Amino acid sequence: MAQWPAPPPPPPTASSKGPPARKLLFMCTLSLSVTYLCYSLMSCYSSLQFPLALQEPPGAGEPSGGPPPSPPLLPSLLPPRVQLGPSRPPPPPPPSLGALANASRREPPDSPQAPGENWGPGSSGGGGAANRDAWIRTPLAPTEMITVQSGLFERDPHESSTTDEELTGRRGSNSTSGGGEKGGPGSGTTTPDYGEKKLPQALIIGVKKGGTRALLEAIRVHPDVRAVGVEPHFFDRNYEKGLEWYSLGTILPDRATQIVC
Ligand SMILES: Nc1ncnc2c1ncn2[C@@H]1O[C@H](COP(=O)(O)OS(=O)(=O)O)[C@@H](OP(=O)(O)O)[C@H]1O
Repeated sequence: MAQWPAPPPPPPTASSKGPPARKLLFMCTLSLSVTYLCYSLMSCYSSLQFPLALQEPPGAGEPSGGPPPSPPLLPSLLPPRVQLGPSRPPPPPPPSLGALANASRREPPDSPQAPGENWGPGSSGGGGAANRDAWIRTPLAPTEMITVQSGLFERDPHESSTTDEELTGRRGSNSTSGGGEKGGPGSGTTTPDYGEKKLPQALIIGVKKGGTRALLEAIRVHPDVRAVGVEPHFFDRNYEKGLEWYSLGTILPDRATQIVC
């Protein structure tokens, strides 16, 4: 009796059993993907939870006897944390306009000052920042006029009383000598403590970079001269504001008649 030969085994399909190399490659790829996913999740978790963990007391929120907290995973690779809330220190104040101006310009020379002379740029009783601010120079017109006033002028109440007393004494001496600034009728408003507000008596006129500042500083050395520290630019920019503004020194009330324009 003839027997049929046994049928050949069916060819292996790719879905049921693949080559060992492909299977190994698939497993490696899958394990790497899972590892990368775990690292990513742990990194995100550490970066989000670590700031909160700093605010909690040690051991708070964890059951006693639990596993110790694990250190942050790869701290050097974590993105920098952004600290939020009021505990963040305030940013440093922006540099003042005077500081910026002085950074781009050379410092003005320290003009010699008479005792009690607090009107010039190097004055204000040791206020270095105020002195530097007084030297702020704005872009000038082709022509520049500097006004220097002699005599007694309006003073800022913030300034020292010692200098005010000296000014008062100086005003008295000027009045005694006949050259006082207070006796001029209609020359300006008089304040009991700070002298008069009046228009300048002298102008320094010169082109830009013509040395007008140096001349002003040289004249300022005289004890009876009061000169402005910041140029108000009255004739070229603020003329429409009128003489009242010019004489009262809208820009610098403490230098009411120290006019540089
Ligand atoms: N005596 C004397 N001799 C020669 N040069 C002098 C003198 N006095 C002031 N200077 C120079 O003048 C320049 C400043 O001029 P100003 O004060 O008019 O400057 S500004 O226009 O008011 O900004 C400034 O020049 P720069 O330094 O090139 O800006 C001063 O160095």
